[in-house]
Amino acid sequence: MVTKTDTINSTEMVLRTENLNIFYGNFLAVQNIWMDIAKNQVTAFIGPSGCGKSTLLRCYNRLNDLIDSFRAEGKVYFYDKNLYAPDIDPVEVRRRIGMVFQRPNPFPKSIRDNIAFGAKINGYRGNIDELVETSLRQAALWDEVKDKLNQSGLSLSGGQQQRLCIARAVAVQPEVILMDEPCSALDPISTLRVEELIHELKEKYTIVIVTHNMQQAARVSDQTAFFNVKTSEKGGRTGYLVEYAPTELIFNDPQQEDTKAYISGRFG
Ligand SMILES: Nc1ncnc2c1ncn2[C@@H]1O[C@H](COP(=O)(O)OP(=O)(O)OP(=O)(O)O)[C@@H](O)[C@H]1O
Repeated sequence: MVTKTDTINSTEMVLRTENLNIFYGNFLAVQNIWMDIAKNQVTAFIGPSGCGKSTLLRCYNRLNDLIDSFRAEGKVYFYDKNLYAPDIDPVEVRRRIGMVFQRPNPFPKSIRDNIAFGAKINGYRGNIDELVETSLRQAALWDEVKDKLNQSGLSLSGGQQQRLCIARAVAVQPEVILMDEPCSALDPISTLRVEELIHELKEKYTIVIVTHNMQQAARVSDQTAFFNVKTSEKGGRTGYLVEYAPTELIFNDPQQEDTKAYISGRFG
């Protein structure tokens, strides 16, 4: 039997939060998160709407900094670096910890330039054609687009656009890829392609995925974190971590009543 301790402790940790509280203005959106994310694994965040899955995800690459009212208390470590320390450059953080969003959002540029653009901005000095090919191959898209690299990225289907966004993310050679409901705008076949891709990508990258689809979490992830939301003293709805364990345990032998209720569809 797999135990939480065996699986999580035997692996190197890439991201770690310590007593993380996340605010929007005075509103405490997410409370007291202590959590380690393991290298070369897929970690899924599940839980009802508003429990703070996306808010927490965006803390890992400082994307919340772009929201004026955002404030974090506590620590977020990337290996041994505190990501919110004053000497940390958020642009470099976002290069090393990339992101794929819910809706595919290619640049209104050619397929080739979608890959080349970010790499050039990040100072890539190698052969761009090779980078374009390697990145598209890693995103399982090369065979479908190799003859039309100069066409607009927006001319692709939704599923292809999402894989182009994944290719764009891997082109800057990140270590972690954050995915915020990456399949929610895709049809079932495109969803399956992206899920297969996630499996392949974890050989090279650490992946954290927010998903509303529990079957998807069960299919793609190694670890699952279940979050819930409670009404705080001030009346706001605050998210918190209920249970975090290997996916197999969360779905087959959850320890918390709320997790049992959620995965059996009794709420959320
Ligand atoms: N930019 C923002 N400004 C103020 N409050 C926000 C902002 N973004 C999110 N919130 C609030 O923070 C809480 C957590 O939201 P978040 O989107 O992280 O939850 P979620 O679990 O990802 O939800 P969903 O599953 O519906 O996407 C919610 O109460 C939400 O209204």
